[in-house]
Amino acid sequence: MSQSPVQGGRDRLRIAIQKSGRLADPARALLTSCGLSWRESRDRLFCYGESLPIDLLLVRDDDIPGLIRDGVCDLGVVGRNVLAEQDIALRRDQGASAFREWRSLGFGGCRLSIAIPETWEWSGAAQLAGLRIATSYPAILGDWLREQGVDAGVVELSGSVEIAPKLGQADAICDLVSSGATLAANQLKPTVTLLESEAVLAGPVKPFEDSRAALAELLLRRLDGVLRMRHSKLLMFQASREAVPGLLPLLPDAESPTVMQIDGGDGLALQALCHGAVTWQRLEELKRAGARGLLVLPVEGMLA
Ligand SMILES: Nc1ncnc2c1ncn2[C@@H]1O[C@H](COP(=O)(O)OP(=O)(O)OP(=O)(O)O)[C@@H](O)[C@H]1O
Ligand SMILES: O=P(O)(O)OC[C@H]1O[C@H](OP(=O)(O)OP(=O)(O)O)[C@H](O)[C@@H]1O
Ligand SMILES: [Mg+2]
Repeated sequence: MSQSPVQGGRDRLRIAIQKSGRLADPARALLTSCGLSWRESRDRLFCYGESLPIDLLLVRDDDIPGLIRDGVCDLGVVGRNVLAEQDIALRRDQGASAFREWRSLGFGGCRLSIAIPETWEWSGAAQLAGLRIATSYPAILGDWLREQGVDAGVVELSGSVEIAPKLGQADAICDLVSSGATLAANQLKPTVTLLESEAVLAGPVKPFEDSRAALAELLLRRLDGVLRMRHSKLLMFQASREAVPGLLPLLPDAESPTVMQIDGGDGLALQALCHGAVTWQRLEELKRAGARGLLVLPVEGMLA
């Protein structure tokens, strides 16, 4: 009997990503830049890997840690906030972790913070004693309150947490903050941060022992190349031999620049892979120091 693509097998790798929401597009774009492509199923919940045997499952982000724990998916792209919350809860219930962070991915940045009404003065964690705090992250908040030795009530809500103080459900909240606009719109202000979060690649605690190991290693190698090169630029320009000593100090973040003799000319061609921001100001400084014909090129990846 032939196996349905959705059932998969141990010779394919299955990655869970968010179906829609903040992490959906950047997760898919990142995997695409690792050379993955898919044939989408009609219901768009399962994407069959074409360029490599690496499939996608499109799900709610909260389901991703459980899918890894149950072995339904091998890897997942999820916020550290969701992974940490479910890990604490699982360790409490079962005494052991079933998933861990394999890589941080550099998007979906936000922080999990305590917020209080704008009119209050913040004097520290002890101020929360005896209050009710609304959150979708009861495990992280509970652990933090215990560490602080603060006895406060935790009101668990699955969303729209910022409105809870206005509705009289809670006195303070513990929720995700990025720009702070949602807090401000609800007359709240952030205080202490419990967790700095971003999207992560999550996987099982132990490495794979079957043919998925080689696939996962290939994916991680490509991912590391893409992540490392994400903000890097290849800078190319020409200069006279005398100008080079003045130019090199302007490239402190460059990996050993290549300096080449121009065929038939007396100038030099330089090529430098810069890991820091290549701003207009920096290009102008290089030009003043004698760089000519400056070219800035994006770098899509690098295999060390
Ligand atoms: N304001 C924000 N700025 C940046 N990243 C955020 C922000 N809010 C949330 N995130 C990150 O994006 C993740 C997904 O957020 P989103 O709002 O799409 O989740 P959701 O509503 O729970 O989606 P789903 O329907 O999949 O359950 C969060 O878990 C967090 O890691
Ligand atoms: O500090 P800010 O930039 O305002 O971002 C914070 C808000 O972003 C998230 O919600 P989102 O907008 O994703 O809506 P949701 O509550 O429906 O998930 C989070 O739950 C906060 O409410
Ligand atoms: Mg969710």
